[in-house]
Amino acid sequence: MSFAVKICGLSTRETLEVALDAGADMVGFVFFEASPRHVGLGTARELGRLVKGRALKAALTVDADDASLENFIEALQPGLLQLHGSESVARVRDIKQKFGLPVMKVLSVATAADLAELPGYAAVADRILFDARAPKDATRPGGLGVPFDWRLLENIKLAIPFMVGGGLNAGNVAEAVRVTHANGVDVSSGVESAPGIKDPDMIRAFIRAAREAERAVTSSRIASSV
Ligand SMILES: O=C(O)c1ccccc1N[C@@H]1O[C@H](COP(=O)(O)O)[C@@H](O)[C@H]1O
Repeated sequence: MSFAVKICGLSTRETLEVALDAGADMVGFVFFEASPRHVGLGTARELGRLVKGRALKAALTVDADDASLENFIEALQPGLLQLHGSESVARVRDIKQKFGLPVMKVLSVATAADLAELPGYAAVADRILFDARAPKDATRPGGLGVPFDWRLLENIKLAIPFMVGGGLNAGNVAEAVRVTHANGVDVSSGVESAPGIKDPDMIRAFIRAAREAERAVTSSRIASSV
């Protein structure tokens, strides 16, 4: 499984170009009005066109209904739907069938008990993203810049790829990959100077650090197999 670096919450042409030039594999666009990274349909359409096959476009949605999903998909033309709400296993299956797009289900993690639902989701989703569980009074279920205890994923074995997110930045991404053996990493706050304001240098530094982490994990796998 190849390793994917995802920069999420992009909302300007400039920072999208920086992420693409720096080699992001996935770029995420947030369709959630309470988020400082929310993009309207017009912006999503404009930014989506700029990607031109240089990365996979992810539409981040939170418990969206079918009509909203239809609008987001029509505007962005995503290659992946990121379901970041409390969508049930049945709803994930239903969305996949209705819209015919690969789906990444987000599992919010605070304790080992949060992994109980993993087998059900792994059976229907194409990819899993483990993110930190947001506090009960949070205004959004993610994008809060807070990590979880990555050791909870130490022994995870999945037949589908999984990413880790939540509070990642250029300084801690290597450790997150080393501990979890994730097939990818996802960042939003960790490449921002303020909520919703992406920083070009932080985006470049994050992608560089994630690539180094990928190389380190690959070399250690090769070393332990000989
Ligand atoms: O970014 C948001 O505002 C957001 C809103 C609603 C759901 C998820 C959101 N972001 C996602 O959360 C994770 C972790 O973000 P961070 O790096 O801790 O800021 C990431 O996958 C974002 O895509």
